Amino acid sequence: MKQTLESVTATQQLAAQLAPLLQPGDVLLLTGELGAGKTTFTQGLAHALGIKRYVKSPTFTLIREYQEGRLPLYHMDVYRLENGGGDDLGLEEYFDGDGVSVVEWPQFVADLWPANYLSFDFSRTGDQQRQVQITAQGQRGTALLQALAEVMNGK
Ligand SMILES: Nc1ncnc2c1ncn2[C@@H]1O[C@H](COP(=O)(O)OP(=O)(O)OP(=O)(O)O)[C@@H](O)[C@H]1O
Repeated sequence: MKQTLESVTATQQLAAQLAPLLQPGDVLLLTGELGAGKTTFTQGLAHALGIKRYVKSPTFTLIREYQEGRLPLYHMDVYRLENGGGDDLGLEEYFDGDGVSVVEWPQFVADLWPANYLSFDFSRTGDQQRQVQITAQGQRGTALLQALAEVMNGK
């Protein structure tokens, strides 16, 4: 599914539409070049989950946990693992945990991807405009995408 995001607000609104559909153990993989909107999307998601703390990309810490919302949010940015090293992070425990995992630069830990996920691939199509291609993997991923599509289409 492809969606045009005309502004920062539109990107955050997409995340806000997804947030109520999320369950413990859901995994979101966010790809796209630097500045494509991955962190902006995650900030929208955190806000919609009821997280008030400021969410910034955990490039140096790799993982940040936010426990104060409707569900725990595990925000991972594995950009620094371009040359490997992801095996020791315990990502599987987060993916199977009680919260929602959001992974930026997941291509650097491709061998650790779970069986079910939603993938958001952002690209810059203008100063304020982004495009996102959303795909699903696994039974839960597919169901989640279906539910998101229904909300986006106003059903
Ligand atoms: N439609 C849009 N959606 C998202 N961000 C937008 C949009 N239009 C403009 N922007 C701007 O683009 C930038 C996106 O930065 P952001 O940190 O979210 O990207 P990123 O993909 O996480 O990059 P990085 O990999 O460097 O962390 C922000 O400065 C934001 O204000």
